Amino acid sequence: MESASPSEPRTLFDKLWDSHIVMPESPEAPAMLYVDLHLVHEVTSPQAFAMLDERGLKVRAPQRTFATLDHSTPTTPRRKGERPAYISPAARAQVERLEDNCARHRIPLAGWGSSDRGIVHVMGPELGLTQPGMTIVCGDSHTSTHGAFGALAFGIGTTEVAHVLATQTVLQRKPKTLKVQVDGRLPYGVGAKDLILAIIAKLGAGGAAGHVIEYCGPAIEALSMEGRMTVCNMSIEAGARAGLIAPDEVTFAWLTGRDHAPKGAAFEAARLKWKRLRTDKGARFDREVRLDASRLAPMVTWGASPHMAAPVDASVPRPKNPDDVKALAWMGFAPGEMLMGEAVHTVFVGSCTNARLSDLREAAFIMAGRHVKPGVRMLVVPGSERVRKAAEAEGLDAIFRTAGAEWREPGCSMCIAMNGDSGRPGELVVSTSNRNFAGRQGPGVRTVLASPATAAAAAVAGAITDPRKMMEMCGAA
Ligand SMILES: CC(C)[C@H](C(=O)O)[C@@H](O)C(=O)O
Ligand code: SF4
Repeated sequence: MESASPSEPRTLFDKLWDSHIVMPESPEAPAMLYVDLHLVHEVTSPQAFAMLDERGLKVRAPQRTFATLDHSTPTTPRRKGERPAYISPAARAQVERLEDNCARHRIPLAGWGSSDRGIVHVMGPELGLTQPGMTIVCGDSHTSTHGAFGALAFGIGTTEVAHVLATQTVLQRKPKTLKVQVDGRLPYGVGAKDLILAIIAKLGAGGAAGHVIEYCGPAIEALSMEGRMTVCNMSIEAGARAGLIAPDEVTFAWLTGRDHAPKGAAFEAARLKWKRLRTDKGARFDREVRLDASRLAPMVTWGASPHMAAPVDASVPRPKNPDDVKALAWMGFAPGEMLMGEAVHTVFVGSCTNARLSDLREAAFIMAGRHVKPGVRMLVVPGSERVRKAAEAEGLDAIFRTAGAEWREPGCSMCIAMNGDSGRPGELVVSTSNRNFAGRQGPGVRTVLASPATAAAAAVAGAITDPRKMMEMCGAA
């Protein structure tokens, strides 16, 4: 497909796409795009490095590659010098392979002991590696997170990881564009996680397949960078290739002073360039969807896919198709019964969707002066070492511990339960992560996705509950 000529109005996506084409798309072959930043973690990289080694190839641009350890790393607190207690020899091997591959290929690694280590999609933005206008790839579906900065960021498979390592380019068919316009303002007690769950519920699980979403409108502009990342993070759960938000003053302020962001005059020059990264007036999207933020409530999921979501004060909906029927049977929920009041066994606050400082503050706001209901387990897992330090500096860890929650070391943890952190069979887990697939958080574990506030409220009540009630009791306006 031909790109619009530079004089025609273009979408933000078009601008990012056009400026990275090494070889245009043809009927025979996808386009070849230059990759500005390649993020790497231990799960999807070992085979890719092995492919390189088999052919005797070098990493093309180690300085544009950055690795971290997150999925298979234990989160149990350790004493200084104590070795990490991996869940399995396979988990240990993944980590050690990445350590070895990074050393051999001179790739920077935020490894054990590094104050930069964190979940790949928390760490990248936090270090200023993620910048507007970039193309960013990672062997991980939630790479869409980085689109919050106006970067074209998407997940790739292991073979593509090898291709990027060897060539610093990626082959892609041009996706279509979908504009999600969010008008109005989010009401008090309703946040970015509720907004994206509502958007996904509207679009459906595959509703954005083959598209790059651009989120626009006053409700999006009013979000913090953390909120924007939460929204873009879950674009993939509607099937989208990527999510985008045009960079603005909120973005530039967030980037100022970050380790890898440009500094001084270079920052000002970059900012002038970044300001042009907006969809032009009159540019056409392939599709458009609108939502009114002011009508939204805190959201929870009732099924086994993120699009199976409803307002927390709603009842379980009637199934519309066989997937819904199956999901309700899995969850043990009956149509018409209230979601509020469902007994909760474990609460997980963490993941690349909701484990940034603002998320932990949101949960701590509810927990302060309250207690986790006896019999309920609550795990709070910061998204990165930096988040952990910042949270501890302002006493959030103490709030969680005093309330009876476990305060852990950073990592993906119970989001995917690859490191040993998991629920027990049959449990209902309220989780701030992004996927409620059957058994993802452990065999037989049922997951309800929610915001940090809703998760914290569930820990206190021992049941699904409306967090707004606990916010009022705090005397918050
Ligand atoms: C392990 C990894 C490949 C996977 C992904 O691609 O997203 C994981 O991060 C997830 O969230 O399911
Ligand atoms: S926190 Fe969860 S969603 Fe994010 S990268 Fe890790 S496993 Fe994937």
